[in-house]
Amino acid sequence: MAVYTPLAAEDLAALIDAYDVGALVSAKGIAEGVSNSNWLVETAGADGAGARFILTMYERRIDLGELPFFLGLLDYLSARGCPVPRTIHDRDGNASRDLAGKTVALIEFLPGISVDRPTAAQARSVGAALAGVHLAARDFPLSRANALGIAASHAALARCGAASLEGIAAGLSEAITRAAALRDRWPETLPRSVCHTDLFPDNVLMRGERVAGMIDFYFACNEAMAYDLAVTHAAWSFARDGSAFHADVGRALVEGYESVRPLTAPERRALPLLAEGACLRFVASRAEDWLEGPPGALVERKDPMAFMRRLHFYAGAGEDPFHA
Ligand SMILES: Nc1ncnc2c1ncn2[C@@H]1O[C@H](COP(=O)(O)OP(=O)(O)OP(=O)(O)O)[C@@H](O)[C@H]1O
Ligand SMILES: N[C@@H](CCO)C(=O)O
Repeated sequence: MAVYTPLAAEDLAALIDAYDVGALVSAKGIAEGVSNSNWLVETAGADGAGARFILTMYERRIDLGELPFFLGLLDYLSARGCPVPRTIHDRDGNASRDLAGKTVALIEFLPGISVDRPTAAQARSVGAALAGVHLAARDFPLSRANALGIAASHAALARCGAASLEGIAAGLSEAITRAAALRDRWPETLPRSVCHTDLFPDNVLMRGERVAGMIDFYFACNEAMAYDLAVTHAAWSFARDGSAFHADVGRALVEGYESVRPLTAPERRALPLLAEGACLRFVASRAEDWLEGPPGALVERKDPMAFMRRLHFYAGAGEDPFHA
């Protein structure tokens, strides 16, 4: 359960009073997510008609100095028509506040569900929404470097060490040499924007085939847009364990993306390599998390091999997995 810090009802009510959203009606801890504590908060609403919000308490992983980038990005994208929740500012205009010694933000609630088995039609919508974010974010005034690029992934895997990686699963240490080789061939001149870089199905709220919300922008950074598409392709187009590629879903995702922002020829050529790099980013972070051990017994460890299987698929794909 991702509520790491218990909150007294009185403290929560006092917090909500600092915003123009009406009085607190209820608050429930949200089980999903592992990085932060999240509550679904219901208030009377500024107009008395009722309103819902997500209250996020930043617990770990996030450098608080980067919050203006993350929260500002939500507001920037939402103001430009992207399905992204906006940050609710308090009466003094602050996007975040302190509560129980931690930093919290109140975020617009967007109704929708995260799908487990995406359809091609849903993937097409996600591709289009991702391209919309890339176009809308191009002039976002703040910037943030990608802390999990190919060089960082290689360094993280090397830190884990071949023996420990083999201890997780046979064949996993191959990721170190793969990452070194990719790092040396990595394209550096592809068109960039602010990218989500973690747009897995659990970070998209769907209403039927429509994208109602894109959430969890805490890995967002300035990156090659085609890399973000490659991450999303790897996240959406396979069985969860990476054992099967769903060609219709993968191609629909790219088709949806290109319906809003056509790829350049260099981007198209780079996609297989970018997808291999995307897989290694998740192999690396999952392997590190695995070896560090979960902070609590209830947090499920994610299998790095699920992304090694995807990596092998991209490296050996005979047919173009991105285009029909
Ligand atoms: N703006 C929102 N509108 C509706 N539901 C939301 C919103 N933001 C978060 N949620 C819900 O809260 C859950 C947890 O949020 P999130 O995935 O951001 O948690 P986290 O711990 O910050 O991230 P991580 O997935 O990296 O562990 C989501 O799965 C979703 O159900
Ligand atoms: N979405 C990532 C977790 C965030 O790094 C994964 O599935 O490994």
